[in-house]
Amino acid sequence: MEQSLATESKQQSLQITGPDIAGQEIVFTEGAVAFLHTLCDLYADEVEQLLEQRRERQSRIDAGELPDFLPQTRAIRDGQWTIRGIPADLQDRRVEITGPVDRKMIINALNANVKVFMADFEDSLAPSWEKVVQGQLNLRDAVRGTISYTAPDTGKEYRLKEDPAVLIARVRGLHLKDKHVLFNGKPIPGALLDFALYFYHNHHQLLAKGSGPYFYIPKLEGHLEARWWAKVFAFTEERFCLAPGTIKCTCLIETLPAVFEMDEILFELRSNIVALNCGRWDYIFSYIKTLKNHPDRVLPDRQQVTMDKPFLSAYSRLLVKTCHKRGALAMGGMAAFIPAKDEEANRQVLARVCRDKELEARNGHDGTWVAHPGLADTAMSVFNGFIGEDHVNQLHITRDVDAPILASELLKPCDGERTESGMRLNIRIALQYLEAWISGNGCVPIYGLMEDAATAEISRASIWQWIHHSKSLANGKAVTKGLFREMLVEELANVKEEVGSERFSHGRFTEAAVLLEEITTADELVDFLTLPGYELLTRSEH
Ligand SMILES: CC(=O)SCCNC(=O)CCNC(=O)[C@H](O)C(C)(C)COP(=O)(O)OP(=O)(O)OC[C@H]1O[C@@H](n2cnc3c(N)ncnc32)[C@H](O)[C@@H]1OP(=O)(O)O
Ligand SMILES: O=CC(=O)O
Ligand SMILES: [Mg+2]
Repeated sequence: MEQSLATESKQQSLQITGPDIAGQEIVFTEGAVAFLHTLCDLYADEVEQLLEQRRERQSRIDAGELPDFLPQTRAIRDGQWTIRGIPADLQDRRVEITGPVDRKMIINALNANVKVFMADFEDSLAPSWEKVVQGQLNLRDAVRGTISYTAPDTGKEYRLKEDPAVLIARVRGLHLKDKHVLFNGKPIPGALLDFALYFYHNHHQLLAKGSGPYFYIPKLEGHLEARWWAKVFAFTEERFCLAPGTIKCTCLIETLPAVFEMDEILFELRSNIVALNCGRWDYIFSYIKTLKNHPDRVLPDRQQVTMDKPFLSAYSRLLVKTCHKRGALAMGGMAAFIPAKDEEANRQVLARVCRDKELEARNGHDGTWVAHPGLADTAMSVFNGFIGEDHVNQLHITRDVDAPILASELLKPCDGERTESGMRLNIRIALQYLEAWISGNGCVPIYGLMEDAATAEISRASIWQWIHHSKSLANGKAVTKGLFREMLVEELANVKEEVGSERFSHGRFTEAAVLLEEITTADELVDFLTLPGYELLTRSEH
């Protein structure tokens, strides 16, 4: 239905065109719509320019240039300055749980043994209109402490505990538009929609209880994008008569270009930023995407690209050093493991999580992410051990005596094999993930791992790159479009076997296979799987 909450009033150019969702009038109040309208009016066009700058940089890298630290911002890197500060409830972030903005998930996450819950409109959410609107309603109730849920199958009741985790909302990346809200006839940036609604409805209550409007910003590619966010924040603070620096953000450093601009990103956002985070899965995907035309930097099987590989170790250590020099926290990332049902298998999962978290804590990270409450205690005990009794974070680990980390280390090719089993696994993961995503589920367990948009990107982009550079597998087979198509047919049959004919016939596996075939054999690497995926996700909405 074409909804005119905005158009009936003075906001002629903002139209809400999504299907009716129960409770959406609570989210799209006149005030919220007016604020969103103003943000779009002031800032939406600039997003197009920023995306164009990404394309221009990518063309230069495709032509042979390599990413590097920027000569024109050397003074910022060399200068002595720090961020404005970190509020009390964000000082201790040793374990953060993440999850999509589903109602039960939010309650479980806020009740988990963690310091922070990152409520996700991004990698783990397939942004159907229903999920986006319902997600805002859920967070609104969570902030007010009134959120509850009754499981329809078991009747189990869910409510918030006394002292829940601190809430941070992750908005969508700048590349994602939301077609359900049009500004001057064009879909608006999903990032502005998520930011405007969460801020508008919750800042007052959050501040009243000693917290604040806190955001995670994903997939930045450089400091000019950070500058754009700084303008959005400054405008918002002024409009709502809040002191500068009231809004706090954590930026994910999860693209290869951004790792060369960490000081600059902190500097642009110095009033509002409190931390950077190693979004390792998108970072690996971005390494593939950014260097897609460089035959000497093709990655091996996904399972071999672990945080101890030199290029990833350099990324983590440089992030810690950069953040701590500026007084910002340095968050680690996600080990994609999830608990196993079998006791022995679960012991191994916890041991692997423990090793991964030890590596991060040893590098000096101030905290880390877990995907599941069953991993929280393990991560907590690792970070407790490193942080100790006298501190709440590791800001005192300066890494001052480290040798400088050079561009060549951040770009270092990664050793390892490309195998047939690795390629087939990539296909099965991508198929199942795409099927889930276009059906409205952005985060799923597959073969004992959490898969979301970032991890699935690695699977599908790897195959594209292997084809693009005519790489051979360890068994000597050349990776061609023909080989991929043969494997796709076989692996689709294997997936059918695994999930059962009933689930297969009721699912959207054939559409997922068609999409995977298209994006893997295209001459140009599709920027994000969620872009063509969004068309399929939203096709059946009306
Ligand atoms: C690359 C990145 O961007 S990482 C960040 C984005 N990714 C994420 O946030 C991943 C979040 N994790 C998840 O979505 C889930 O853990 C999944 C999909 C991987 C697995 O979920 P499930 O199959 O439901 O797990 P499982 O059945 O073991 O869940 C057991 C309980 O834990 C809860 N649970 C699982 N994960 C979470 C979570 N992240 N937050 C809160 N509760 C959770 C479930 O709701 C369930 O609750 P219940 O016992 O009350 O019913
Ligand atoms: O968002 C996190 C990532 O690893 O990607
Ligand atoms: Mg990510």
